[in-house]
Amino acid sequence: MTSRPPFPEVSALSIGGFVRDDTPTPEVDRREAVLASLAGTVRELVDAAIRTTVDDGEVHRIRDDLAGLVDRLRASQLPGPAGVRFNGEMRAWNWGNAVVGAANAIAPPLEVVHDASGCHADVVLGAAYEGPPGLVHGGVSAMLLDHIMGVTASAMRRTTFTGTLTMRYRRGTPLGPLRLEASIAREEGRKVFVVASIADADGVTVEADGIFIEPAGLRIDPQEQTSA
Ligand SMILES: CCCCCCCCCCCC(=O)SCCNC(=O)CCNC(=O)[C@H](O)C(C)(C)COP(=O)(O)OP(=O)(O)OC[C@H]1O[C@@H](n2cnc3c(N)ncnc32)[C@H](O)[C@@H]1OP(=O)(O)O
Repeated sequence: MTSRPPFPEVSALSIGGFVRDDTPTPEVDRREAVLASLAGTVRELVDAAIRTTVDDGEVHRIRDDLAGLVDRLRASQLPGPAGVRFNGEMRAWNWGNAVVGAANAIAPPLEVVHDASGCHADVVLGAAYEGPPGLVHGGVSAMLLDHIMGVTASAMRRTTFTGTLTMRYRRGTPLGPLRLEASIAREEGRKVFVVASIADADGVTVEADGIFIEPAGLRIDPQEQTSA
């Protein structure tokens, strides 16, 4: 088993936990595609494990096979979580992120699209996201909205963290195809006020509003941005 690290050494520069990593973009894209294909199959595995009706002996044999696969993946591991990295071209990657991480089978994953009014995402949630029977778990709805609202507040030009998030569950959100939308309502200094929703084919099921804050230590001076 080779122990060659997949990436060159990370350079020393790190801002607020965001790690500068000068891996060339084509190499990031290549590795991301490889990990995403693994995560896709693991996601299938999670759904299959929830819904399987095969007999107990077969479940035990599959468990043992999977334990062997876990050992193979453990042969070379990061010392901690995947974190958030970016290179000199501002290609960023957060492969372990709970909502969008390319390598994270727990992430649906959400594919966030920036549009004229903010962001939207179309997603299909299956059995792994169930809370009440046939419905999306309320915490999952909050997690997905939190993420798309944070991306909307960050607007590809700053980093914001969730300060306050308020949810209104108007009716149950059915598992299946859903649309998330988010937009900025207003801004006050480092505070960005964001509104968002989840809808199924019959309309909105969940509404949210939140205050996202650009931490003082991560703030990019607008003067510097315009003079650059
Ligand atoms: C690939 C790349 C992807 C990168 C992009 C990925 C986006 C992903 C988005 C995911 C979102 C998340 O899950 S983020 C993770 C969950 N959130 C967190 O862990 C945040 C934890 N909290 C913090 O770090 C901090 O408390 C902050 C940053 C929220 C605020 O700290 P601060 O910067 O020191 O704020 P401070 O100076 O005290 O206050 C500034 C102003 O904000 C107000 N303020 C302060 N805290 C709050 C608050 N919780 N709720 C409301 N308002 C608040 C103050 O009253 C003040 O208003 P005024 O006096 O000026 O009027």
